[in-house]
Amino acid sequence: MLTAKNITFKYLYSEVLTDINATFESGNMYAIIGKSGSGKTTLLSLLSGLSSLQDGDILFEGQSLKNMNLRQYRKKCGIVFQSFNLINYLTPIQNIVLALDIQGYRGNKKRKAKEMLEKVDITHEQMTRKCAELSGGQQQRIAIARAIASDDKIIFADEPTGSLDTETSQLIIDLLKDLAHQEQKCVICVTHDLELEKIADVTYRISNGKLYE
Ligand SMILES: Nc1ncnc2c1ncn2[C@@H]1O[C@H](COP(=O)(O)OP(=O)(O)OP(=O)(O)O)[C@@H](O)[C@H]1O
Repeated sequence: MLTAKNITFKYLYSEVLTDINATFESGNMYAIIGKSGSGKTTLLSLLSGLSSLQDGDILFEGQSLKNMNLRQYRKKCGIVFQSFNLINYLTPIQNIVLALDIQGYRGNKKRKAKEMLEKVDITHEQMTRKCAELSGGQQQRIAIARAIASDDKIIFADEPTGSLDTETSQLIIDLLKDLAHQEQKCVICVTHDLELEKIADVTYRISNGKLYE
């Protein structure tokens, strides 16, 4: 589904990724691991079309992202950001309805939002509070619910279990695994979580700018 070809990426003073090659298939869950600052988020930003490529290419279903409308591409991607990127003064339901609206979802958006929030164990009372009044872990689960609400082919998640306790982490890991194995999505997670790494079908490690499977 997604192929990274010879990707090299530099910030102003340093090269973070060097000649990276990787493939990502539907129906699989991927873990990208590596030390803090090794370039995991940078790679995820490139793969999800949030950062522009410098050297190398990324192919989505065989087509180069360089020749694609990145807005259209991003509509096919569900993204869970490290910092959640929720709109704090809106409720969880409103956040998801807004995302579905932008995606052009045609069904009952509110019902879909509630269904997704139930999947990540957000209570009905929490669904109607402002996101700013919810805990970090609850916000993380809402961000995951928002990413999986749209029928995206690829789910990118940056530390999806980063703010969660062991039990809730397991719930999210199982959810992401089911998206890959039962719904045939391509799930790509940046993680430090050993449990997630264990369950992933493929693990890529970034070290000194290089990617190893
Ligand atoms: N906008 C930027 N400008 C310059 N350097 C940056 C920028 N963003 C990230 N970097 C640097 O690039 C390197 C890789 O950052 P990146 O966020 O990809 O790492 P990471 O592996 O995701 O780290 P962490 O596990 O701590 O989140 C780091 O050394 C970081 O300081």
